[in-house]
Amino acid sequence: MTAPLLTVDHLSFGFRDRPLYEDLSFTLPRGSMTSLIGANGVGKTTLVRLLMGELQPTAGTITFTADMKLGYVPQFRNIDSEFPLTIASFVQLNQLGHGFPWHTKREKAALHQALTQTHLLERRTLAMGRASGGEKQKAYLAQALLTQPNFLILDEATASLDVNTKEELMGLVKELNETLGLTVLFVTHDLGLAKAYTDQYLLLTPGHYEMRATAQMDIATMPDELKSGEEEEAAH
Ligand SMILES: Nc1ncnc2c1ncn2[C@@H]1O[C@H](COP(=O)(O)OP(=O)(O)OP(=O)(O)O)[C@@H](O)[C@H]1O
Repeated sequence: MTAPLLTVDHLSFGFRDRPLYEDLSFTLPRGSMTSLIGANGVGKTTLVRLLMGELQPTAGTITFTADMKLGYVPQFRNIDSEFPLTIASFVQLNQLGHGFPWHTKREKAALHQALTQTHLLERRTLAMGRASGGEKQKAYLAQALLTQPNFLILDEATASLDVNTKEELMGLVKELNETLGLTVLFVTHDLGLAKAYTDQYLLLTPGHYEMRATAQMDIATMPDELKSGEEEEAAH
């Protein structure tokens, strides 16, 4: 059996006056899709920051396989309608790090691939400011895919999108998971999306955690704050 992409073993962490997790252990098998769910303030973002190496555990270990390559998709934030760059230029923004004001053949090929994977190829010349919310969020996803990661963290990436757009984005992520074997960690408040699109879930509640297959998720017994399934509502 291949090693899990991520192994978290007996992890403890807290801020000075606020313990967040004690003895947290779980794995993310390669090619799995996992939801990280929990009410506001329970420590989801902090766990992501620990996984990204921004914070150090007070006890326990976080171990990735040597080939792990991370892509990160943030929560959707609207972009001003005047924003002039095209979808293609926006996706490529982080690539101009080599000192030349032009893109290499390899970078162009990577862009083409990321736009194809996110179904944005035909929309690539559209100004980001004029793109729909779903297209903008797919452009963030394409940015994350540009370096060909094998692990994707979606950090409340569907919050503030409308219901159809959430479903479309998750359908696309599922497709990437199946075709590329991407391992996905989906941080969310939305139990419906977690159940529909991911294989397992890590539920954080104050002082406890639960890691289970989503097939075993019983929404009725979930903490009340999560039952409404509400993420921040679409505001555009
Ligand atoms: N740098 C920090 N110093 C002290 N306390 C912090 C710091 N960052 C977060 N916290 C606290 O730790 C707790 C967990 O925060 P975190 O942002 O991880 O929660 P969350 O589950 O991601 O919440 P949300 O769903 O609202 O994003 C909160 O009480 C928060 O106020």
